[in-house]
Amino acid sequence: MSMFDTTPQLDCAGRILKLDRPLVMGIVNVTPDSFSDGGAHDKPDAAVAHGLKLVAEGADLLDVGGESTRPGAEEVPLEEELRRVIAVIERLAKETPLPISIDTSKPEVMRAAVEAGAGMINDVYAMRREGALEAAASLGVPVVLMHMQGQPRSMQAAPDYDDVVGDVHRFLAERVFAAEMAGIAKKNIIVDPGFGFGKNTAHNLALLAQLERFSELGVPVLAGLSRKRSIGELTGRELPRERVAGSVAAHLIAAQRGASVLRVHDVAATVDALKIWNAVTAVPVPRGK
Ligand SMILES: Nc1nc2ncc(COP(=O)(O)OP(=O)(O)O)nc2c(=O)[nH]1
Repeated sequence: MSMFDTTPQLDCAGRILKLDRPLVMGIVNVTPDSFSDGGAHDKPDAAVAHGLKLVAEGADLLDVGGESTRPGAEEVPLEEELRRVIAVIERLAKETPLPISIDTSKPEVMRAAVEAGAGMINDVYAMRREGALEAAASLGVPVVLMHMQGQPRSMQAAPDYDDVVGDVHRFLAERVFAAEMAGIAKKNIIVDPGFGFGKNTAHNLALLAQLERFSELGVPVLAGLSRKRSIGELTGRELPRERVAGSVAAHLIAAQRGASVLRVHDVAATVDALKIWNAVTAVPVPRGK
């Protein structure tokens, strides 16, 4: 980064992410039961191969997870989660220069993953588990703080808000404050409204429509709508793998409304869509036109 380059960036354990355009986070679920690709890459060789495929498709970073957080999911025991993800992170960290995020809420997994080569922590519980804030602060890597109402097991039973955007905004503001008080630098914090985590389609649409509100928190925003149930409801696509076009559309809207990171299964399609978006946004438009 030159002396005068003021572009914000994330230092992911030495692997730098420049926030000069929306970034594509490729999902590597090392799980037997993820909602859209469970079992497809749950063995280390398959997970590493999938991660490298997403790199080849143009991902800016990878998100490796060993515990499904789909509606109804049960918690995965610590030892099992470690068994699933650590070897995959070790191998991916050696085979790609891209930053690798660990999608976990357990502090022990955070520590082991960063030790193994991860350079970002993505926590769907926004560091609310015992020891998570302390672990993240000591590891010194960027963290994603995501909103969830309830627990994966029951969060979709009857999600309810007085004002979903205001409620999520307040929660994330509180978690950013808690993270800073724990010693996590604000430049290392990313927030995420948590599409589908205790939200119905109306809630998700309100959050997407007002996504710019979350940029008021002064940190990058991550959006993860990929192949989710709301995309299926709005498009009539029953099968998650058939929700690519809807997911790409939703993520383009998220980018348009300030998202800095898009968490996606379908990297190639998203990268292509963003190439169009980047090309158009680079065209100078005369003022007042
Ligand atoms: N920050 C963030 N992390 C997330 N992790 C998992 C999922 C769920 O999607 P997926 O990983 O595909 O499914 P599963 O949890 O079943 O593995 N969504 C998000 C999200 O929206 N934001």
